[in-house]
Amino acid sequence: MTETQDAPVRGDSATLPAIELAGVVKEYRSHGETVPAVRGLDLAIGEGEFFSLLGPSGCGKTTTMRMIAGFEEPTAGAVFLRGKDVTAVPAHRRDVNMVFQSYALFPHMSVFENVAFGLRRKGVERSEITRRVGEMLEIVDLTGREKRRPREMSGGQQQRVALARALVNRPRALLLDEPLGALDLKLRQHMQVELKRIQREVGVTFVYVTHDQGEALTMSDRIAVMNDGRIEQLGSPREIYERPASRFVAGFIGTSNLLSGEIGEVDGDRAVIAYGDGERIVVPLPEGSAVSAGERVELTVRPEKIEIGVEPPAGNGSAIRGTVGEVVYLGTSTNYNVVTSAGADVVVFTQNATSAEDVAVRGDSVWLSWHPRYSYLIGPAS
Ligand SMILES: Nc1ncnc2c1ncn2[C@@H]1O[C@H](COP(=O)(O)OP(=O)(O)OP(=O)(O)O)[C@@H](O)[C@H]1O
Repeated sequence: MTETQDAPVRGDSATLPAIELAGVVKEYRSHGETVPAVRGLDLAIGEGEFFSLLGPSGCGKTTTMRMIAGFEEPTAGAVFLRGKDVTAVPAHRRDVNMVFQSYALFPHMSVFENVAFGLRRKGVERSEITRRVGEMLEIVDLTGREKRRPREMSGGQQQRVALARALVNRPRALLLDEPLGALDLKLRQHMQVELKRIQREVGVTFVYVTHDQGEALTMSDRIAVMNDGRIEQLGSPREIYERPASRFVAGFIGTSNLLSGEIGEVDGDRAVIAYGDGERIVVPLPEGSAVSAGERVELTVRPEKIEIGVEPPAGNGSAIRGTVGEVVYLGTSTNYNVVTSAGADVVVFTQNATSAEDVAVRGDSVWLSWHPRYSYLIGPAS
């Protein structure tokens, strides 16, 4: 695929994002009705970034990807590749390649021929084709399999052929739509690590669509969490996991505990929530937050941040009481399900690093405690 030369460029191309969406809206027409798929996206993806669009089925990930590729035209807004407005440029003239879950390899061609296909079509010289295909097969760890047919290879190997076939054209960006969806769990986890390595080696911008939060956390530099055609949160895996910005993100990424209570007192950059019967939860207040005493709020805390014990904890962090329900021993960790004094279900993960003994058993009264920095206010209680 060739880069468009005729589109206007905005700004200095060295500092421009690889991909930019500005006010992008997509509505489909189906049986006389309008289906809103993307409701106004503003997004900039950096050069060489591994960027994931993550969200549940139907949230608009594939539509967004297809608009970047040029397979769908936005209803409103613009798509830029390296500062060039490509909104009206057809897919084959955009400098991006796409890899699908179904691989779409040519079954009658060898691995070598599959990878060489695009270069041959472009009329690249034979010795150059041999060199570039060889180099690519080495990167995807398939040297020596040149003569095989796709059906003689495993799913993971076929996916790597598809990757090599897309990357050999040296696209500016590679768009991957659930590329590991057809693989079993173990192979998928192996391929996640492989994909990240390959991306680092070739330095190409990857845009990755997935509904699997573990996959997005493992590979991405940044993740856009999408819900109902909008971006709910955009940030590094750590930011999104540690500081979910909404109830949706907290629930979608990993396991998270939702608690609610009434603000008792606001003390500078933190608030103390009165909980249950004289217990407390301390929450840091985000800058500019305007909560006041008496307001009911909702907050989240991750299971691995909570300590569980039978004695009241020392210190002045969050400390609430509960009763232990199910205790699940998982080898490296134990999960405790606890019902708090205010009736909320809380999950606690403890690492079994030093002790083989469970801290508490079903029916025990326990204290749950955590440092103030691990509570995140996510809005008014519903
Ligand atoms: N060609 C189409 N015609 C009408 N509606 C469509 C079309 N393609 C997608 N949609 C609708 O647009 C919305 C977004 O679809 P999209 O495929 O982008 O979601 P997704 O997040 O990629 O989902 P999945 O993970 O299931 O692939 C959905 O409501 C879907 O039903």
